[in-house]
Amino acid sequence: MQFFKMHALGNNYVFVDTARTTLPEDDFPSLARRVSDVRRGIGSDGLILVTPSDSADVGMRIWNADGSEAESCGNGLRCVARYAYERGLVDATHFSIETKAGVVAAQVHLDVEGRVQLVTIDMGVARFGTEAVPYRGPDRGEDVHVEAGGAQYTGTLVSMGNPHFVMLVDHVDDVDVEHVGGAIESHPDFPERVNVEFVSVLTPDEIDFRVYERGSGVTFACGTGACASVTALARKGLVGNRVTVHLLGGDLDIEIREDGHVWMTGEAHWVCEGTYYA
Ligand SMILES: N[C@H](CCC[C@H](N)C(=O)O)C(=O)O
Repeated sequence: MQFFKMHALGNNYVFVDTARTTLPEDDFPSLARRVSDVRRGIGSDGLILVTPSDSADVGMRIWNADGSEAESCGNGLRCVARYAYERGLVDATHFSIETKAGVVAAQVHLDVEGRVQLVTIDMGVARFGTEAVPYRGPDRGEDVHVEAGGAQYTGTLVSMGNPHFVMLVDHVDDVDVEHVGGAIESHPDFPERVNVEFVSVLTPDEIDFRVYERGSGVTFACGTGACASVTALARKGLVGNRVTVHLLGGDLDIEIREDGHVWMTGEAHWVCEGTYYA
């Protein structure tokens, strides 16, 4: 199987263009686990298939490293947008990508050589609370409490198509993201599990961000998580509508437009291309 690897702020995936190679199996959760394995496979935060689409210019599906399929992936979308433009799947700088969470608009920004420098994705509208994120705890509304590891945590439930639990902390480097994030990600109150974000407000247009991703663990960046975090904080009046998010792997520019749509701008990088011997 022919694959290519890309990363966006260190959030890295194995990509397969299903129109340009044969897949060793159609059990995609199994394939995602195998290619993500850093010792027996290629090593990544998950698997992304680039597919034909009836409703957009390009289709994208994403599986986490544990084989669970996610509804969307912001960093993956920027990588797919760069791939689609530079490898001729689209012939314009503005195009659409279909995800399980719906169709999104993509725009690539070129350098003088015509290579993609930055990618902007309209990630759609955030939805909040126990109506938007699968939750079976006792709370109602947007902020819920979770007991994990003997401590209680309060966070905001946000959906960007996929579920997020966003917690405000004083300093992200003081958080045990691995253990606290891991305990909340698989907490029984979240029947479909949840992506867990820890954020601290530096200024009204700048936040620090760490993430424990559903199905992949601690990653360097999470685009949907950055969007979820900015919208949760903006709703509380803690940040404005245009925020720089400092993730472990680098910065994302998040903007909440008048119509509520969340626009994400950031890099996407090629790593390698190759043949996977299943
Ligand atoms: N890294 C991705 C998020 C993957 C989401 C996945 N972990 C899930 O929702 O299960 C991003 O940049 O948005």
